[in-house]
Amino acid sequence: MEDEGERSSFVVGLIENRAQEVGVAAFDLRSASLHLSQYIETSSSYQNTKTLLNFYDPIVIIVPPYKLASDGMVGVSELVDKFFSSVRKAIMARGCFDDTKGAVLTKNLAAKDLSVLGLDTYYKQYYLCLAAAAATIKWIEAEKGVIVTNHSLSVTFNGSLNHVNIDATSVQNLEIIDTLHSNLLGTNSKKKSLFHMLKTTKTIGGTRLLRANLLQPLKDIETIEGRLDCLDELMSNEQLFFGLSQVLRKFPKETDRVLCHFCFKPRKVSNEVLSDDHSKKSQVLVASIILLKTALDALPLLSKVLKDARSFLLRNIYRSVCESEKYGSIRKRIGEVIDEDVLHARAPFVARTQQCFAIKAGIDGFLDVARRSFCDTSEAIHNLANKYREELKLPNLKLPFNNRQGFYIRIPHKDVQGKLPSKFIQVVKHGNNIHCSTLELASLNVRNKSAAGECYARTAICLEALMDAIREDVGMLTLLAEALCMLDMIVNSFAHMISTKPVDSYTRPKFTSDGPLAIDAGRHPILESIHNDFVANNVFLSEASNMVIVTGPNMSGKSTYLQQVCLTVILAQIGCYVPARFTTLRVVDLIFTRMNAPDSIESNSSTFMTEMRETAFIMQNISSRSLIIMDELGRATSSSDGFAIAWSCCEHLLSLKAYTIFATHMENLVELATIYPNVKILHFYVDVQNNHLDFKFQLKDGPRHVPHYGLLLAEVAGLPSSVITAARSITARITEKEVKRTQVNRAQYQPMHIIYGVAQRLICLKHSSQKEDSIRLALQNLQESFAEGKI
Ligand SMILES: Nc1ncnc2c1ncn2[C@@H]1O[C@H](COP(=O)(O)OP(=O)(O)OP(=O)(O)O)[C@@H](O)[C@H]1O
Repeated sequence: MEDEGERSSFVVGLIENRAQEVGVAAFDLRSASLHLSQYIETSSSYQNTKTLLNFYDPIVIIVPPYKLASDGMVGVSELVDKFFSSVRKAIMARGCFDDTKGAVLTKNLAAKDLSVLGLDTYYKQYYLCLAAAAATIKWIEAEKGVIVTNHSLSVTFNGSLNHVNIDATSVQNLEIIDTLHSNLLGTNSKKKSLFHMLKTTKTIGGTRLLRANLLQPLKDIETIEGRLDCLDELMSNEQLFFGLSQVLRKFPKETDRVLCHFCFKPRKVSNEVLSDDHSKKSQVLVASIILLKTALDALPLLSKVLKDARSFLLRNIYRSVCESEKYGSIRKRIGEVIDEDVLHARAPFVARTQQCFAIKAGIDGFLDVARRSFCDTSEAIHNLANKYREELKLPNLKLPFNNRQGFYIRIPHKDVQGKLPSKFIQVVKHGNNIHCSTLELASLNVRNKSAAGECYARTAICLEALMDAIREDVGMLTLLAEALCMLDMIVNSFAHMISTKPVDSYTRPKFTSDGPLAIDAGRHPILESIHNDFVANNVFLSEASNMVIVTGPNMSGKSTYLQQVCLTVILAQIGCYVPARFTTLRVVDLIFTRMNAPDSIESNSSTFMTEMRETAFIMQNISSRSLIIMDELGRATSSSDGFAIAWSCCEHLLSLKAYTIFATHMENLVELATIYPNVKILHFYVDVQNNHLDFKFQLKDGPRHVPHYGLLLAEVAGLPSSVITAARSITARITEKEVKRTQVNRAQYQPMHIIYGVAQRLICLKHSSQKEDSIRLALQNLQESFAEGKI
């Protein structure tokens, strides 16, 4: 279960135009960041928008009142009603979606210069997401009664496509965030999702950054290499790694949350006695200042650890955060108002006391009076507890505190044996204890709470000037929060995970701009820890061989292999080491999967239609740098139609530069390799002896026919022998006809394969860095091989 802090805090504004272009503005209330995206929705089912909404998991979705989509299309508003009915939908007038206002607002509110995003140059082009931003910010300011502080927001723009797109179905298929079986009742699988495997982050912001990275890995090689260099340094410098792990613990878990209290300035600030609601707000504010003070106090330690770091990422954090004098001056200002001994505390009453005594004594007379009253009532409550212990002979009576009830009494059940004195009220049984109160205690609780409320209110007034001064440097707080989240992810998640694995079992991937996707001895990052004897396998895809067809009986390891390749690419592109001996890859920009996820009743669609819809979505959105994973396409309809669809889909994919791995039970599909030289056939080796299948999980070259493995497995599953015998005779007759029907004239395609082979060798030579003489020799060899028909 997700803990409180991990719950989404996104408010998302959506708008589209008649050309089905969609603008999205996602405002994270917690980290005060604004994420803008604009794209053309290629599928009528709004797959991209669905994926984005799943990614943000918003608490509120803001849409205009009527749809503008062309007839027959599901407008974004309808999409929200249909698929996100549990999310609060806020309808705002069209006038609120004002792109000019949006452009000015984002420019003013952004902590960094927006020119790097290209947003100000192209703002006419990206008018939809800016319009959505205007509506979203307006809604937040009105709903929360705040004004967003200038230069406080971290703004990102996804229209520049800096991230890999993984559609919502693929996120599910690849078990990135949740396992496929996590929702099935009665399943007791040890398998974790990739997110859960890596979720050893210590801060809430770090966990959220990790989740965002897994859902949208990076495409920018420089940033990825930056993270990998940092990991290299951590893995080779134990002192730095442990030093950083230790120092990160000193920062409060919720450091990123502090930000939002400086980014949002309350609209109404009054010197009058504050209402209960205001008192709650000021309580949060005081807590934020204490959190910030604790974080700033930990900065010198971070500075000490990072001083000699060499990698660009760590040096950059050292230079921009640790060496900045701004944090020192913020800390000094805090020190002028806040008591030095005040610390961030988790225990509710300790936190309440720390907050009441946060401001230095003597600054505000009213505050000092309110504090005295708070101390008096707190003392009276403890004296009352002592009185009960002695008078009623209840030595084990305890006085716990929670924010809702205040103080209450806890007595072990065995101490009272059912004879609880009548003065105890609100009696509730809790395990072996009894929780209760008394009229005296309740009255003291009210007085204590009211004294604390007065303390908060006076404290908030004292803090106003300090808050405003800090707001001037709010961009620095954004920077600090970002740096801490990044360090948390890289140190506590990536480096920690790698350090728990056997030495050298995870290696640094290499990136090329146009090279192959090659994985040597790759393993499944999650299954390898469940199976001690997990078998490693290779992957090789290049422009010359951009499709791999994997065959093999059921249970031979096909689906695992497909998932393993994608998870390895994702790990590499978030800047983490990968479970393989060696990996080189060209950056992937889209990952698509078509796998057989457990049928969902909610989807209200047949297995075949789901399969076709998913395939159509892939075909419409594919790019030349996509990675496509297809598992058993065409199995859910008649065998002839299924085969025809699978064959033609493969032909379509072969005409593109994208890399595809296709797993199938249709043995005739291997004939594609006869016609297309860029298809490679592989199979999972299975030893068949005495009608028994021995799975080796080893991937081997070429096709391999395992006769009637379906029947063998059906027999193992317990189908009656008479049924199996009948099935055997039927399958023998069908196979004979099938072979004749799909046989391809191999001789016809032989010359094309030879020419293709020559062309590929020439391309390899062009890219090679060999000397002139060796190239000449290689050309001579090529000529000879060609003359002998060996290529
Ligand atoms: N490389 C491997 N090493 C060890 N065990 C493996 C390996 N690959 C798969 N397995 C085990 O084999 C089981 C079956 O694998 P998988 O589901 O990938 O087979 P499949 O060929 O896709 O089957 P089907 O065609 O019936 O869907 C997995 O649950 C896993 O436990």
